[in-house]
Amino acid sequence: MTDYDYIRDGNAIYEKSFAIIRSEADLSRFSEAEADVAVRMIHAAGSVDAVRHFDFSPDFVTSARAALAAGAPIFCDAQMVAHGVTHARLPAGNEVICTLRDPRTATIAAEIGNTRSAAALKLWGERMAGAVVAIGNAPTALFFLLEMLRDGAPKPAAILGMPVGFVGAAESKDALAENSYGVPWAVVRGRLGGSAMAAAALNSLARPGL
Ligand SMILES: C/C1=C2N=C(/C=C3N=C(/C(C)=C4\N[C@@](C)([C@@H]5N=C1[C@](C)(CCC(=O)O)[C@H]5CC(=O)O)[C@@](C)(CC(=O)O)[C@@H]4CCC(=O)O)[C@@](C)(CC(=O)O)[C@@H]\3CCC(=O)O)C(C)(C)[C@@H]/2CCC(=O)O
Repeated sequence: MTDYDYIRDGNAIYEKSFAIIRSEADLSRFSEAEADVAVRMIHAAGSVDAVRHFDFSPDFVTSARAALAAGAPIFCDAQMVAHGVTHARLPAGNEVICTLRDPRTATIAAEIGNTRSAAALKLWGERMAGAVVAIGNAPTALFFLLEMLRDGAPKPAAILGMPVGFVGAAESKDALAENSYGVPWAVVRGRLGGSAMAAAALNSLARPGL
């Protein structure tokens, strides 16, 4: 029987992976803290080229990390984002919330004439104040979040705008970067993004390094 030659130690795989990313990716326009988040997002994407699409507002990492350290909840648009969060990394046992499958969401979607992903945000209420919000899948959720903020909804501490796809993804992220209603933000510009990248960013914000 053939024994394949591959690394079997999880930490060694991560260390090698992160070293490859740091040697290949141009991280020069980022602060050290932003580069740490970017490395983990590149890791999730499997593409060093993805880094060209990352943008952070200057206060994003500081604000998100402070909120998480203070115990802020994390609101996610998709279960895939929520399930990608490594709970052991969370600094204060932070709650990770996704209301997409709440029984009320479909009714709200019909009432407001929007997707379930957008409607789910209506259930976040006052708890959105000071929270960390991660949109990793649905462009409609990010557009709707901006509409809620425009209409006076409580402001989160940070918004991860990373929906993926061909319809509305690039536009929703450009809209966030153009006017975030005063909330610190991170985006993956263009069509790239996705639940895995959003979860990876959350995991890095929760605890820097490996
Ligand atoms: C139009 C939608 C898009 N979905 C994309 C990519 C993926 N979605 C997956 C899954 C399993 C889910 N997507 C939903 C969020 C569902 N997707 C939509 C909607 C129809 C509308 C959202 C929008 O345009 O903003 C949305 C349904 C809704 O009413 O909100 C999901 C809820 C569908 C469902 O299961 O009912 C579900 C989310 C499950 C969860 O909670 O995690 C994929 C895995 C694709 C698949 O199933 O084949 C994939 C995951 C991508 C990722 O990394 O997250 C797009 C490409 C984002 C697309 C929107 C843009 C476009 O260009 O079409």
